[in-house]
Amino acid sequence: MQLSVIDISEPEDQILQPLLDAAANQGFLLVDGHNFTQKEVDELYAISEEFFTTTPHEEKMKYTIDSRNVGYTDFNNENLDARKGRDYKEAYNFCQINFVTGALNQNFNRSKNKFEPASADCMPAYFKKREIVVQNIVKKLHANAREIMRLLSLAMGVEDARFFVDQFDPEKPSPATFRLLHYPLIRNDNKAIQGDPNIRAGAHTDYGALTLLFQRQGEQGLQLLLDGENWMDVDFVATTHQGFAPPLVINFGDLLSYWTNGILKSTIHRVKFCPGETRNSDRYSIVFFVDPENTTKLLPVPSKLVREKQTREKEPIITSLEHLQKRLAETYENMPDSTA
Ligand SMILES: O=C(O)CCC(=O)C(=O)O
Ligand SMILES: [Fe+2]
Repeated sequence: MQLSVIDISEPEDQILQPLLDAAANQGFLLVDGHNFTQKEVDELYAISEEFFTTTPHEEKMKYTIDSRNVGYTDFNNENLDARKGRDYKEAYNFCQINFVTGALNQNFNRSKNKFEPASADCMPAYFKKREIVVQNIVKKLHANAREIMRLLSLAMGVEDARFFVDQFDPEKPSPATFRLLHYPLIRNDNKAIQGDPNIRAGAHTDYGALTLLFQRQGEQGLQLLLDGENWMDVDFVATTHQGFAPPLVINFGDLLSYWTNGILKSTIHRVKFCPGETRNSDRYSIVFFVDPENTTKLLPVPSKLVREKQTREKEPIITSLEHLQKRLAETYENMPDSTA
């Protein structure tokens, strides 16, 4: 299926309604008119590929994912769909990010809700050497996400024009995570894989507010479950802006759906590909999960549209961070607690 393409460089009055329609009906859309060049996205994919394929396993394991959501996830450690078994993929997360300075993998002082300087050894040496590239990408991703949230607030008629812009403050601690993923090509007879070997990321909804995913031709595999029954392939779509990267795939997570009383849809999706049939090489994907700052109280968004959908009355009011941690705890095994 082809998702709706919203060009955010076009005049607002032309894009707000199509944006809201896609967000409310599909929960997935493509955003063109962003400011990522093809060159910088190519460089990023090259970095990801080189990291996963040349870093010794032992070195990766020194940076195993911790309770800050920073670090390396080994094959079979993540379990997005409990009914299916472990997902055969590896990943590296950058988290605890200041989106103004670009500082990555900082230490997080939970009791003060404050970032403290990252340790010298906060990421594999491979990334340390390429830190500026990653910093520039995450700063831009956050700025694009914030712009999409601003447009969504206009589209939903949010009464306070700064509502989302303020909650997605680029300098305040948030669970926002930049993730590189590697799904190696495997054969059906590989014993390391549990469950259906072609399903590489089990059926799930995302946890946070908004997810931005780079598209690259030939990296198909993302599928959506819109009607609860039939899986639809997300087709690649090229940009209309010469020299720029393809449109970003955007989808909405559980937190934003909860926050908007379900107006914005958090759609079930998965990654499936069949070696020899749909592809003949490893698959790489690059994802940015964005959330409002940690202390944001998830009271319903102030909009008539959202109020009319009011479904929850007595539920406890939880924060952005509490919402994410609840979902992460359900997904990971073997996550050591390494923060103070
Ligand atoms: O790899 C992809 O295309 C999507 C991955 C995904 O859905 C996720 O990590 O939440
Ligand atoms: Fe996802």
